[in-house]
Amino acid sequence: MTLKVLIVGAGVSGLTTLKECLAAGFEAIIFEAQGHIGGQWQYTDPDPVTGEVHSSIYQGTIFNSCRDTSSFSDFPMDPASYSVYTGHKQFVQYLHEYATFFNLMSHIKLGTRVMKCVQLEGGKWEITSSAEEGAKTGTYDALFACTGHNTTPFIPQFQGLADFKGQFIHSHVYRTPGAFEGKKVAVIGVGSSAVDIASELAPQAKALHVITRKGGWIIPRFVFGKPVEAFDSRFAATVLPSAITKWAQTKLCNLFIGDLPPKLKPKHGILKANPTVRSDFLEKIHVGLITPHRAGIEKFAEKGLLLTNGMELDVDVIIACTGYLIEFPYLPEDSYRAKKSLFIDSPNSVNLYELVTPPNYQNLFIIGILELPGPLPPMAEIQARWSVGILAKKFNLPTREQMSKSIEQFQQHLAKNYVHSDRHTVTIEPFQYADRLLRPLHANPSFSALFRKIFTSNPFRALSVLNAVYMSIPSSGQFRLLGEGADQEIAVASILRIAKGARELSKEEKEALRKMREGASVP
Ligand SMILES: NC(=O)C1=CN([C@@H]2O[C@H](COP(=O)(O)OP(=O)(O)OC[C@H]3O[C@@H](n4cnc5c(N)ncnc54)[C@H](OP(=O)(O)O)[C@@H]3O)[C@@H](O)[C@H]2O)C=CC1
Repeated sequence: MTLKVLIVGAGVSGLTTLKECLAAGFEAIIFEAQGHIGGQWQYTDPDPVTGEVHSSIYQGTIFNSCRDTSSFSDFPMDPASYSVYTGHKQFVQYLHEYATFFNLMSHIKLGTRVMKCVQLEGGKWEITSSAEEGAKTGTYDALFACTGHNTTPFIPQFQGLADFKGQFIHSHVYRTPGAFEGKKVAVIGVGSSAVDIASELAPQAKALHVITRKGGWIIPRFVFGKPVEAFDSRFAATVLPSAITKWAQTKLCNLFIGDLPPKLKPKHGILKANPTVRSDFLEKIHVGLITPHRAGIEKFAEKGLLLTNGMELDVDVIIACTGYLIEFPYLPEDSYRAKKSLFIDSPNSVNLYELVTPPNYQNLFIIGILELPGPLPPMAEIQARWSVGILAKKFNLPTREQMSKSIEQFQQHLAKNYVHSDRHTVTIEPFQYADRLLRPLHANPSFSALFRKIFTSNPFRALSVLNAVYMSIPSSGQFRLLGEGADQEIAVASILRIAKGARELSKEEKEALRKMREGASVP
C-alpha cells in the first residue's frame, strides 16, 4: 500500500523531504502557507498595513556557508551561476531550480496553512488546514514538520522595556539599513543576526553599540582567499583527535584575525558556541565604527539602556538580536518540546530522537531544526533520507525507552561540550551526525568502504575520491556515494570538480544531471 504523507512547509527542509518521499514511491504533498516556495530564504517586504513580516531574512543576508558545501548532495550549484557565498536571492533561485529539476512543484499546495495535527488511534495523522477555499481535514500515514526554527522571535523579559521611548525591534523585522541613518543604535547579542545587522548599520548610524554577555568568535568568510570551510575536512573532524583539531582551528583563527578585541574575546573555545561568520565586523570595531560592550542588560530606561557593568547607553533604537524560539504551533506541544531538560533548562530543549522524531508519537518527523558549524541543506536532506528509510521499513527505530535514553545522552553531551544557552539545544557536529543517520542506510562514506573501491573500481579515480572526501572541502556529494539512495555518477563528478576548484560544472556533472533529468528524476 502506498504511504500517504503530508509535509508542512516548502523551504529547504520541505523541498528535500518531498523529493526523498517521492523517490521512495510515497504519495506526498506539501502544504505551504505562503504563496511561494523558499520558506525563510524568500525575502519579503513588511506588510504595508500591519508592518508584519513573514521571513526573518533581511536584504543583506548572505548564506553563512559557501556554495560548494551548501548544495543538496545530488544537485550541485554551478560556480558559473552562483557566487562563492550566495545571497538570499541566489539561494532561492537554487531552490526553484531544485524544485523544477525534480518535478516537485505539482506536489506543492501553496497558500495552504496547516492549523492542527492530531494523531489518531492506530498512528495516522488528522490534519486540519485552511486555504482560500476554506478549512479542510485530511488523514495521512505520516507527517513531516518542515517549518524551521527561526520564525518565532525570542524576546527576553527585559526589565523596563515599556519605559523606553525610542524604537525597539527584534532582528526578525529588520530589513534594510536606510531607516537607521544618523541614529544611535544598540544591538543586543553577538550571533549571526547581531553581527550582520551591526555591520550593515555602523557606517550610517551616529553610534553603534553591540552588547554581548559572553563574547564570541567571529569567523571571516574568506581565509587566504578561500572560503573558511576549505580549512575544514572530514579527516580533521573524524580522524584527528579533537584536541588537535580544535588547537589547529584556534591557531588558524588567531593567525588570520589577530587577537580579538578584549570586550569580545570569549572565555569559551572556538566551537563551544554556534559560530558567527562575518568578515568586516572586527574591522568595524577596530576602526571605531562599532563599540562592543561586555555586559548583560540590567534594564531598559526612557532614553536607552543600563548595562550590568553600570554603563548607561543613550540610544534612539534598540535591536534585540536575541534569537528564536523553537515552535510548531500546529503540532501537539508534547510531541517536540522537552518537559524539562535535566542538563540545559531552556524552552528550546527538544524531546526528539536524533533531533528528528519523538519517542511518544509515531510517524512524525521534524526536519531542519539543527545548529551546526556548516550548512543546513545537506543535513536536512540526510534527516529526510533517514526518516524515509524508517517509513519504508529499511530499518527500525529503537524502543521508546532507548530513544528517551539517547535524548538524555544527547542533552548531557550538549551540556558538557557547549556553552549553556538557549542557542545550544540542537547543536550537532555535522560529520558525526550525518554518519550516524546514514549508517543504517549503509550510506556513510567510511574510510574502509571508500578504500575498498580502489580494488573494485577504477583505482585512480577511487583514490582521488577518497582523498577528496577526507582531505578536501566537505562537499555534500560524499553523502551520495554509497548505500541506499546513492547516485555515484553525480556524486563522484561533483566531489572531484569541487576538490579541483573548477569554475563551472564539469562535463561529467552535466552528463550525470542530463541522465537524471531524462530518466531517474522522481515523478
Ligand atoms: N547569514 C546567515 O546565514 C544567517 C543565519 N542566521 C542563523 O539564524 C539563527 C539565529 O541567529 P541569531 O538571530 O543571531 O540568534 P542566536 O540565537 O544565534 O543568537 C542570539 C544572541 O542573543 C543573545 N541573547 C539572548 N538572550 C539575551 C539576553 N537576555 N540578554 C543579552 N543577550 C541575549 C545571545 O547571547 P548568549 O550567547 O549570551 O546567550 C546571542 O548572542 C542561527 O542559526 C544563525 O546561524 C542568522 C542570521 C544570518
